[in-house]
Formats: sequence, C-alpha cells, structure tokens
Amino acid sequence: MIRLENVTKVYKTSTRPALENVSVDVGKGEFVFVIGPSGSGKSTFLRLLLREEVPSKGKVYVSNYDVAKLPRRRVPRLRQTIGCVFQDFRLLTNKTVFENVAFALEVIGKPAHTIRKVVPEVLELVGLEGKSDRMPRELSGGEQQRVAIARAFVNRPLMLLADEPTGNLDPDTSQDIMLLLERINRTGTTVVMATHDQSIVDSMRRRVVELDFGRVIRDDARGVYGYDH
Ligand SMILES: Nc1ncnc2c1ncn2[C@@H]1O[C@H](COP(=O)(O)OP(=O)(O)OP(=O)(O)O)[C@@H](O)[C@H]1O
Repeated sequence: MIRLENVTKVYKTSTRPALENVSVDVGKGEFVFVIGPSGSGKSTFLRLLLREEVPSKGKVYVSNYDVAKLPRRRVPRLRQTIGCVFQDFRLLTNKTVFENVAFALEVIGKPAHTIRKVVPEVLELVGLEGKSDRMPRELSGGEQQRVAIARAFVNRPLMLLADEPTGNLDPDTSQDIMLLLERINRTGTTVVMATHDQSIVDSMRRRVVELDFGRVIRDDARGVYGYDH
C-alpha cells in the first residue's frame, strides 16, 4: 500500500536532511504511528505520500504507483485515494457540518443524490447525527475533528493520513477520536498517524515507526512510545 525505499529528503533551504535513508513498508489495512520529536520528519513523511513533496533520493510508492513519477495530471487522482486529517481541523467556517462533508464530494463531481445519501451515513458513523446543520463554531473541538474525519472518509479512501489529530484535544476527547480512527481502520482503511502523544501510542499498542533527526530508529509491530515502559 505504502512503500518508502531509502528515501532521503533535503529541503532546498536546509542543509540537514528532513528524512534520511528511510525505508518503511505499510500493508493494506495497517494502523501505524509515526512518532518522534518536533522536527524529526513526521510531516515530511506524510507530505511525500501526498506528492506535496518529492524525495531527493529513493522511491515512494503509494498503491504501487511511483509517486515522484506520477504525471502532474494524475496527482489529483492519487490524492482522492488518501483522506487527510490535521491538528487544526481545517473546516470551512462559513459552511455547516453537512456542507463541509458534502463539499469533499462536490469537488470530485459526485451527483447530488449520492451526496444526500452518503453524507448522513458518514455523519452517523462519526457520531454526529443530529448536528448536520450546526456551524463549526457551534461545535466542541472533538466534534470539529469528527467533522474533519467524516470529510476525509466520506469518499472511502484507501488510506487515512492523520497529522497530530489529537494535538488540540484534551485526553478524554483524544481517546474518543482514537476509537473513531480504529473503527475506520477496521473497515480496511490503512491509517498512518503522526503524533507525539505518548499516552495514546502506549494505549493503542499498534505499530510504531520512530523518527529521530529524519532517521528511522525503531519500527515495532506493537509498540509503546518509549523503551522504558
Ligand atoms: N518546507 C520546508 N522547507 C525547509 N525545511 C523544512 C520544510 N518543512 C520542514 N522542514 C524541515 O525539515 C525537518 C523536518 O520537519 P517536519 O515538519 O517533517 O518534522 P515534524 O516531525 O513533522 O515536526 P513537528 O512535530 O514539529 O510538526 C525540520 O528540520 C524542518 O525545519
């Protein structure tokens, strides 16, 4: 599903590589945490999968496509197979919950009758039934993140990339969001989540890829955040 082969990424304005000789293989349906301190390369890892960046060296494959070689016109189709969730939710503040989720389908040309059917289904999946007419500012942080997850998932992507999705949430709300990501993972969706939330990583006991200064220093099948647990 995702394969990085000896990937090094050096940004133009920086001398130190953001990623250095990284090789990681993620199978379909896996749940993987990418952890490491600030600046260790987690976001760069995710950006390479979306072709927001291309590697300086090595290969990135997503669904068997060599991402760097993908013609520019094919990039939108790659991105349609990848749902994204961020720390700051990134909702459209002037649209309702329903409209935020519907928008993800409108931009890829889904017909109105499909949108009317699937948006309520996905809002129910994320536990927001009855809130479809609210504006984002009328929701709690956890609820806003649920909208963002609904929007990322409504198109049934092959994979969900989450960059610090619990970074702005309290511990209880974070746990709820993790349960939701687990539920999405159980539908067969591959989930890759960048985080430095130690308690979440420890409680989930999923695969952990740890980065430090752009290098993979650990890849544990059922990891906890640190070694001394
Ligand atoms: N667009 C860019 N141009 C130049 N350098 C960059 C760029 N983006 C990231 N970097 C550098 O690459 C390194 C890795 O950054 P990255 O954002 O991938 O780390 P991170 O682990 O996601 O950090 P954080 O947890 O703070 O988001 C850092 O040294 C950062 O300064």
